[in-house]
Amino acid sequence: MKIALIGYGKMGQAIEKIALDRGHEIVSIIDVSRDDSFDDDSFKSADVAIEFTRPEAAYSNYLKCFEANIPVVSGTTGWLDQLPEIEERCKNGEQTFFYASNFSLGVNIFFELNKQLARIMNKMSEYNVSMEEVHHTQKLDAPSGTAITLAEGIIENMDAKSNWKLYKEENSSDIAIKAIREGEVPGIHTIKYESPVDEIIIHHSAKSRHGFALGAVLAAEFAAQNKGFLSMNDLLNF
Ligand SMILES: NC(=O)c1ccc[n+]([C@@H]2O[C@H](COP(=O)([O-])OP(=O)(O)OC[C@H]3O[C@@H](n4cnc5c(N)ncnc54)[C@H](O)[C@@H]3O)[C@@H](O)[C@H]2O)c1
Ligand SMILES: O=C(O)C1=N[C@H](C(=O)O)CCC1
Repeated sequence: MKIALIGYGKMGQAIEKIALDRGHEIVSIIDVSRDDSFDDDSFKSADVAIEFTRPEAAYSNYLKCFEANIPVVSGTTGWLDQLPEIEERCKNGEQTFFYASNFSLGVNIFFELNKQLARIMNKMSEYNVSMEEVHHTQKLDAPSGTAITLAEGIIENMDAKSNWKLYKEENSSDIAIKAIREGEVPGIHTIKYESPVDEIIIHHSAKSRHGFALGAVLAAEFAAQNKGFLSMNDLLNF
């Protein structure tokens, strides 16, 4: 499969290694520091584009892929206000777009566990839920896209919760998300239910970026074969 990489930072480089190991060809690498462009025939020859850049760059990159009718795998977080417009462009299989806030298999298992735990905790009014995420200091967005997906999973399943907010003070009805930036941490997410007598904690910690990158390549293989607005649920059949 011919892959265009958009964004050649920490994730773009990790994805390149895995894609080559799986027998794919990288036909174009578009990054501010490189010469390849969306106008090149090499970009236009791609079967799929994988985009990991930064929040303010993502949406216009997706439109450029759509102009060339190239399916997109989107990993960038922090731009989701524009997701409905992208979804609209995918109606009737017109364009193909695969987004995940987190491509790792382990995190997607954790998403399901989080929803199941929220269903159980829905009737347990003595427990307060909160969340903490820890990432490396270069991360631009807070809370992480993964933390927002986790909060949405709780909100879908707990009647008492309808919003999340970045943690500032205790005693709010919103799900408080504490975002910590330190060192080179690839990504840690912790959900805590606390009552006056005990705590229930679920926790996912990435050991490296390998899981995110492998998931993105698997998503690219899927997006090259399937049309429309795709997600990890389509790929994993959860
Ligand atoms: N969905 C996931 O599983 C997942 C996993 C890890 C990171 N991410 C997200 O992916 C994004 C990138 O993460 P990273 O760690 O690789 O960041 P990074 O800073 O290491 O790399 C980003 C790269 O994008 C390039 N870039 C900036 N503007 C660009 C533009 N307009 N066009 C092309 N390239 C451009 C930068 O030069 C840089 O090389 C972030 O939003 C992060 O939150 C998502
Ligand atoms: O390193 C990052 O940046 C990450 N971003 C995603 C998020 O915002 O959830 C996934 C984890 C790593």
